Amino acid sequence: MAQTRDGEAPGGRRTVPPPVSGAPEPPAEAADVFGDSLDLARRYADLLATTGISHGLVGPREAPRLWQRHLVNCALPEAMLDEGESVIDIGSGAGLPGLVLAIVRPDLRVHLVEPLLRRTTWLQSTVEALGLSNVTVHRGRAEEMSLLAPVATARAVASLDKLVAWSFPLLAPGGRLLALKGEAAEVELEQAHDLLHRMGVEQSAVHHLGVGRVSEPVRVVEIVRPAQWQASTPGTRRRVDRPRGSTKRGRPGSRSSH
Ligand SMILES: C[S@@+](CC[C@H](N)C(=O)[O-])C[C@H]1O[C@@H](n2cnc3c(N)ncnc32)[C@H](O)[C@@H]1O
Repeated sequence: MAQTRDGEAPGGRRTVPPPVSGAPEPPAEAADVFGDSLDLARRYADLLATTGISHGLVGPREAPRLWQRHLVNCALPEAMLDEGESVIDIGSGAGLPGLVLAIVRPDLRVHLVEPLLRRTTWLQSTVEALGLSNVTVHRGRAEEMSLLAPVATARAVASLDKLVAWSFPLLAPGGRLLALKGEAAEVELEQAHDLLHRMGVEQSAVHHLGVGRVSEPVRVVEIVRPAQWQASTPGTRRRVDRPRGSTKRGRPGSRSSH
């Protein structure tokens, strides 16, 4: 039905645009994964389902599966992060996985890297709305960033070879790229074998997280930046955290761990 600019339909009857509804109720697995952070995760899910959709950061078809496919899935890699670690999330989009990791692990310091202004504006307002003091939003491409941290994450951003090229300059020696991938994770890692070999990479693995615990487990490709690796055009990097120190968690040596 046609309506006037202020929403009044011909004939004087006022039409109200349909409300943008919030996120669905979190499934039981979300309570298990988020624990004490569940309320904050719910507020983030509501923002994704409302302004995230209306601002075009999230497709409307994602709303019913926000929890399983996005929030729970992106929270699982927290098990691979040390206490107080800094994380650079490359290509955050609507904050996935970086914002989720910051929610589930308040001890982390998370840097969201995203080139698109519309997205960084939404991310900044979301960080403020959620009162997250452990998140910094950076606008720009990963290749242009002057940051240094022990961990970089990425989901649905680029192929492994690009992610390696973008993340290694941001990683301290021994730092880790954690790329959240789909079912082709093992194949992608295999395809990147020659490049990784040329770059001197000795440690890489695919981790299957959440198997038997959640409905949509995640595969994380872990690639360790070799100590010897040299950027071809070294720049001045701003360290955002200590490199991984002597209190390392054990790192699986196998190519695939569950
Ligand atoms: C398909 S979206 C994925 C967003 C989010 N990681 C997710 O899983 O929903 C890819 C994001 O990567 C960003 N991006 C593309 N190239 C990039 C680069 N060189 N450095 C950092 N971010 C980049 C895009 O702007 C976009 O927000």
